[in-house]
Amino acid sequence: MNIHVVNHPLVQHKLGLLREGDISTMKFRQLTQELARLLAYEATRDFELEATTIDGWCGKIDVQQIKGKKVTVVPILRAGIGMLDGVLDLVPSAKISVVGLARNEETLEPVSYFEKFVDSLDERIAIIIDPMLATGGSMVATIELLKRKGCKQIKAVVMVAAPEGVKVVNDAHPDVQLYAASLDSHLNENGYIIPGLGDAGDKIFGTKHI
Ligand SMILES: O=P(O)(O)OC[C@H]1O[C@H](OP(=O)(O)OP(=O)(O)O)[C@H](O)[C@@H]1O
Ligand SMILES: O=c1cc[nH]c(=O)[nH]1
Ligand SMILES: [Mg+2]
Repeated sequence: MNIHVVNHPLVQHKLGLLREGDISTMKFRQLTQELARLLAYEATRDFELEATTIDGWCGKIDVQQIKGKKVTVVPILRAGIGMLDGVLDLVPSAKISVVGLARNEETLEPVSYFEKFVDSLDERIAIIIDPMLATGGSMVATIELLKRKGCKQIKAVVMVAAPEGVKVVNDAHPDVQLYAASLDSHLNENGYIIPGLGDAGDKIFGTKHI
């Protein structure tokens, strides 16, 4: 299975705290941002650098800078918004593209309700963020939207992934690199990740899951 599971002790510790059944909205939100920051650090590790010359305090000096156009971060609404500030802490100049998808609770198919992309996607690396990769439907739909707009370099950062969803994404888009804090056991009959986190969107936004 093509997924990079980040086994850093801080990631695994924070993920354990996030799995507490009676966690508060505040704590879930805070840990989501902290995890997003650490996962983004890993996901950007292979970014290409290029040399440039700047005016330093003692004259001209050679420094390194990230090559190419600015990254676009792509939160999948709603829950992806919970990870956004954490990622922007590391790539503060990133442009933001937004995709609104809600899973139909019966069919588990993603239903699209919003999209707004930045320009020049063919020249940018896209980092899709969403706490949960369950059946993979939402992730595949987002990747397809980005590819249709010309995007060629796509990474996806999730907190928890199910093997079923990873397979769906890998099979459809083997070029997309996946990063997660955990590859969990399986999906239950309602399409929820086990052990997972429950409904991440509801936990981040403080809405009740009915
Ligand atoms: O892999 P999938 O089976 O597509 O499921 C994962 C999707 O489900 C959740 O969002 P949801 O649709 O519940 O919307 P929300 O973010 O508004 O809560 C989650 O944040 C993902 O976007
Ligand atoms: O386990 C899951 C699956 C989909 N969406 C969630 O928020 N959690
Ligand atoms: Mg969603």
